[in-house]
Amino acid sequence: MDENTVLEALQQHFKFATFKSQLQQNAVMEIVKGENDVLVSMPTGSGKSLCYQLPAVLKPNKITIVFSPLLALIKDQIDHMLALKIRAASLNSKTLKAEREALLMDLKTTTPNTRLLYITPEQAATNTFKELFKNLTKFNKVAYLVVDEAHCVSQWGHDFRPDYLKLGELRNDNKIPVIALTATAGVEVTKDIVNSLKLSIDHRKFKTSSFRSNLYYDVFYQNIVDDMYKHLKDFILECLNSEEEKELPKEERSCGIVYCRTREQTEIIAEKLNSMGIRSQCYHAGLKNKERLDFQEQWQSGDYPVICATISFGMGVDKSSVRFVIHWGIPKDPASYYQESGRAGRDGKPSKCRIYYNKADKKAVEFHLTRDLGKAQDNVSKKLNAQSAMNGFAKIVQYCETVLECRHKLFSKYFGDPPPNCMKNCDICTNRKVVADMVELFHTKNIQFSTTQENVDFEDMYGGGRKGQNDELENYGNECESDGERESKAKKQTDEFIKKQFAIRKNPKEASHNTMDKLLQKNARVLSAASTGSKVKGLSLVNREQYLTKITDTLYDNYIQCATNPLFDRKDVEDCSANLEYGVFSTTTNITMYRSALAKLIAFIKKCTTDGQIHEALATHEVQPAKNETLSDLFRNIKKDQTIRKRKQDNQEPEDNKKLKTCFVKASELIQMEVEPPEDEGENTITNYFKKTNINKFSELIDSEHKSDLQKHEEIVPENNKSNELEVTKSDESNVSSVDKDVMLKVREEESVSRIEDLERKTEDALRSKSNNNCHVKSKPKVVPVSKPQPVPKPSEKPKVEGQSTSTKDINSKVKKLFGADSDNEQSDTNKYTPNKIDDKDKSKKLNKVNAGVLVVKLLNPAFSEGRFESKETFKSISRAITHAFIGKDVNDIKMYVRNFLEKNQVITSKTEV
Ligand SMILES: Nc1ncnc2c1ncn2[C@@H]1O[C@H](COP(=O)(O)OP(=O)(O)OP(=O)(O)O)[C@@H](O)[C@H]1O
Repeated sequence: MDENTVLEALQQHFKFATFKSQLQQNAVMEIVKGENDVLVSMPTGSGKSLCYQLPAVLKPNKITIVFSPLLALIKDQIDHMLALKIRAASLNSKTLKAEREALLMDLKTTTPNTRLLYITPEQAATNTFKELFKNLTKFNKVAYLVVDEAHCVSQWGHDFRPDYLKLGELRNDNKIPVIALTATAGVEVTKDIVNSLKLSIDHRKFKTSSFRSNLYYDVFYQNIVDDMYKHLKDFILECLNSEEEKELPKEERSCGIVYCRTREQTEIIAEKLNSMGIRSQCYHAGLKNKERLDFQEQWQSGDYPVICATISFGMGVDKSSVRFVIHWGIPKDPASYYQESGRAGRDGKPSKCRIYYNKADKKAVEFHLTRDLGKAQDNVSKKLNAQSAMNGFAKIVQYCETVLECRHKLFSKYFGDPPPNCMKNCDICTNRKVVADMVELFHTKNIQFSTTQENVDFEDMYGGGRKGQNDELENYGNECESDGERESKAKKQTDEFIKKQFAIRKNPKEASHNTMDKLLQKNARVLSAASTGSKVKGLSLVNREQYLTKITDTLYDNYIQCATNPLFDRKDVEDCSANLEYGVFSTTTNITMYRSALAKLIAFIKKCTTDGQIHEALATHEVQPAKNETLSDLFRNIKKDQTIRKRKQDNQEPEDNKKLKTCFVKASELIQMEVEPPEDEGENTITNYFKKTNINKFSELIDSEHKSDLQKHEEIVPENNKSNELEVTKSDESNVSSVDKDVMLKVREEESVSRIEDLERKTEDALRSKSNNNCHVKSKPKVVPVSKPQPVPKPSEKPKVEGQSTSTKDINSKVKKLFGADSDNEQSDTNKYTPNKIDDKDKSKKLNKVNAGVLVVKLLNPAFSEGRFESKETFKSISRAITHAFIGKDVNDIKMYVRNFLEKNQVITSKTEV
């Protein structure tokens, strides 16, 4: 058949003046010949469907059977064909009886009118279809066997469907040409398609580069902006160009998709965008069928320009004016990302694809992948699948967390294409420096807001693990052949990268910490950051930042629990913590002392909290007004001003100040008292140490402790915990993908946190035992340092028998008496939270309001630190709501509820239901 006839058919049946591309034309011409099997591998939106639809129309009296994975997809295709007056039908579980009978009647005739018969692979495996197929082939009525989305045949693909594997059987003893179509076949997947579908050795391949030059790719980081939703809104408005398109019909105006990881997220984001004036609809599998169809229709018709959807949305959606595809969180792997983001710019006009990345999402996906791999251990094929999913995910993590290469190269590598000539079609090729700064800030903030973890290994940030590094090096050769400038740039970068890797191999801990320290210095919160390594041997800035976070968490907890009307915000507490940390840092000379002193400090703050006392550092802390350099500074100042003004108006002295003063004064009074150390206490115990040093500030204690510190530290830290680095041996490393490494890091992180907690616990025990021992009253009252109000006995009380301990309640009541607390206060004090009791001894205890509140805050706090709460206000109101619901309930009930709540809600906003 000549080209003109084919072109005429294109115009007559499909109303297109020309072919969309030369490749489309070539593929159609080859298929029309009907001599060979054909594999068409072209990007989404390039017009693959026409490659089989036009040849099907050109084979009168014959049927083209199309295997397609989804009923929704089939429906769209059939509707489209019928609109063009091309007879198309489907045979599936949803086909109505009359329709089915009519179709079968037509297929039985010698000259059927049906041109295209769409079948799901599941249906293809049924006896009914097999029988039908046998009859059709017997009478030579099948023109082509088309396998759409052919990558589903491969376990390496992102969308493996086992029923696709059976399709190969259909071609057993017939010569019907097989046409396989895919947009996302990498090298491995292509091999699988050829083998599984039994394509002939001389099959023809039509493949374009995966590079979509009209798509601009970039990554943005949720944790580096104050208001991520506002950032999202601004980006969407920029993409939508609403003003310029006012004259266009609604359905032709720009629109976009926001892909979210969870159903809840789709609803939250749609709601947020609506509240900010962008009409948005949500879409996920949890909606009723009708709702889903309605919402999709409202988006297709342009009533709602934005749809916030899970990945269940999109297959078969053919809307050309999609100007942006946003991933709110991390995509699954390169192939999925290519396909999902490829829904933008199908009309060839410039469009944007952005990932709004965050660490919490990454961790959530990792958790599922690791669990899947664990479950698949006994099943080879599932294990292969899980491993391949992990590898794919590692690549996308590397894509988001590094600035190693052009964004489009993620896809060209996956598809085995030559490196694309991106020019300025991604953020890295447009301005690598800006992206590098952003990535740096992202990592810095993650470190600052993570819990204390000594064993952080940042190696994977630079190379995606060994595999990622190898990929880098292998690919480097390909890239430099095409572009001189890029060649030298890439070579330089690779050299630096190799050097860095060698440094890491030689001394992984030092190299990764040094690199991170340099990155951190600009944004460090600790004081005197630059002198860290030179001042305290073995200490890194990363460690200091992590400790600072831990101190801040603990001190903030202390403040929230013990101040009745708090005025300080978390930043104030952080400033105060920075002073405390600096006190320790400036008076220690080696890392062991530093760690030991900080463990004691943290344990001591916790003890203050248990005793219902505000730590002295907060009492004396002077709040510096924020500099108004950022918007959040401005808000902080305005908020504080408002609070102070309101309190003044009410003619009310800030209660927290009252309380702070009270606590401070009374503690100062106590310091004047003298105490004789119990006779049986040795020199080196923490108890003794506190008694002997009659000083106010914790940091001042450190100096006097230096001599015996090492010895004491060894009492507290188990031998095997002295090193803070878990070694990964070379052979271990070579077997570990970047995700495995991340998982290992997580384990290390948890081990490390538990080590520190262990250290704190031991110190707390020591403090507690000091409290008890202090009650071994001698002739005079004891000294209680201001910063550590110690429970002391009533002078009138009878001395106890040596070795007999005093309960915390006894001690507290004694302190109250000494402080002059009245009986009401005593009563209220029994309501105070006593973690030891609740956690360890009295789990079935019903909680009163205060205890419930404290526990809820404690349990929610890690999620708050991870930035999963929309704002501090949300954190507070959610804490309040949960607390109210659980007053009088059991500790375990709260714990279980909060755990489920956090699992269910990755992002928590004011709208999240409690
Ligand atoms: N020759 C042509 N001229 C103009 N438009 C065309 C031509 N061929 C196809 N199109 C249009 O291009 C768009 C994309 O086509 P199609 O849906 O077949 O792409 P695809 O490659 O199958 O994408 P996907 O992988 O997402 O299914 C459709 O709107 C289609 O009508």
